[in-house]
Amino acid sequence: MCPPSSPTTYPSSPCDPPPLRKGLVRMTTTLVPPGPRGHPVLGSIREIQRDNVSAFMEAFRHHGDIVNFRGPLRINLLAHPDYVQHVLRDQHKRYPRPRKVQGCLSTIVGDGLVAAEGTSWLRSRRLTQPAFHRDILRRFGDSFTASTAELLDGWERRARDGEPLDIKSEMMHLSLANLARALFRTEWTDEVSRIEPAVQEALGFTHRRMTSPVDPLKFPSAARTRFRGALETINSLLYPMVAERRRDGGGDDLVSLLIDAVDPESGGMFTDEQIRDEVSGFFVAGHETVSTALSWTWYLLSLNPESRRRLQAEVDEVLAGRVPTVDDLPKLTYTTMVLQESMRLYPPIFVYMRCAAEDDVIGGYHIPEGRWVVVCPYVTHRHPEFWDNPEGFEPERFTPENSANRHRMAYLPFGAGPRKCIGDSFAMLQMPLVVAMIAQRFRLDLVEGQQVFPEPAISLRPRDPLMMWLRPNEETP
Ligand code: HEM
Repeated sequence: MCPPSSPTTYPSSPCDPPPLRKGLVRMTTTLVPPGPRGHPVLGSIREIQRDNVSAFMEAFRHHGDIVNFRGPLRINLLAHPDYVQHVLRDQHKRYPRPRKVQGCLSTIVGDGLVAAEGTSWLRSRRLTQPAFHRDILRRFGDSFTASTAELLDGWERRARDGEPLDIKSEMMHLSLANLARALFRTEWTDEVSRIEPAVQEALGFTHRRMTSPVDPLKFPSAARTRFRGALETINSLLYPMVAERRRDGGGDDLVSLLIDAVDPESGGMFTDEQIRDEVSGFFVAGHETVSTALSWTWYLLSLNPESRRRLQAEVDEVLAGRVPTVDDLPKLTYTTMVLQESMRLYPPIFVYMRCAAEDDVIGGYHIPEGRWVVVCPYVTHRHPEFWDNPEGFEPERFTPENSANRHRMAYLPFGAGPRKCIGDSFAMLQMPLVVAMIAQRFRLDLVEGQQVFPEPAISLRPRDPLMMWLRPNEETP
């Protein structure tokens, strides 16, 4: 178990259970869900550590909607949307995050929204939620298009020189620039460029902590030293930025909104340390997710020329060559559907971990107290009962008519229930603007002969650099 770095104390139960409420379903069966036999001692741990998404997909194909994995890592995979709804929404209080996951995350983000549980999470969510309202986020549209325009100006020369680009890295820089501008509304280019590798380092180490049976933070190593250095870098950059915002006052950036936020229930406000925790959480949760979704979108469009042509036609018709604004978003419907379909096939956050706080029954099977349950949107997004041609790229699935009768939990790239992503509107405002602007000026073609593999790390990103040719778009005036 990873010890939480924050002074939070946990009750003795395996995953910090809420008090038992009367009338909840009691265990009525001892039936264990089906699942792979695995190694007699290690169970399926090696397969899961090697590539958890493939292990989950394979297990779903063989064993169905609920799967039991044996071994030191006892987990139950839930693939059916009804079961997903049970855990993430209907009975969410009985399924907090596992303490190990919570503890590992809190080493980076302290007691911020991303890691907090219970009353501390609720308070954070109440204080933070108003800043993420779509009407507030609209004000960042111009910043997003400005950073995208800067990026594309740099691409012109690369296109003229016939140089291919690593789109994964370009989308990383762009999503970071957009996030930083919304958070601080200022040009902290140098500071922000130092946060990026520090967050990557911290996330990489955290991923190893979460998947390793022995906590690497407990033993001296070069990786641990780098991790601690990364945390120091994050703190040394964020604290002065927050302090400066507090001193200046009156800003309309997200950090200023958090500084001014008042909890409607208690009248309390965030301290600088709490704002540091929230902001580092936004870097952890809102940077690589966006860049990963954008990277897969360019990859999928390059493989599907007809979809790319439709997207191009929409962009040309709606924008007629001008820079998009947030008012154009309702008309960029196909662009939005392309992004939705890309996140169906490659959901950036591909596992949501929870832990049964008490015995339960799901789908007629016994879920014992302390059992880790996993929702894997990569699997649920391919469930053949809910998706025709699940492996195909078909943005038209997301027209209002085609989505009308779909199970609400069959598609959940932003999660579901009270812990649903707070940044979903932020992402769905930023990404269509970026895609429309790039499509206006360039066509991106995958460099021939490249093998592209998803890598289930902190996000489900392309494993290697994603090299693409830039072709200037003749339609651009
Ligand atoms: C394509 C982009 C994004 C995707 C796919 C995504 C996905 C998710 C998912 C699935 C969760 C819930 C995980 C769980 O239930 O265990 C989540 C939570 C969260 N996300 Fe996002 N996210 C994205 C962008 C963002 C952005 C841009 C921000 C902030 C600027 C953000 C901030 C957060 C925070 C703070 C949480 C924790 C919420 C809570 O526990 O109350 N995300 N995200």
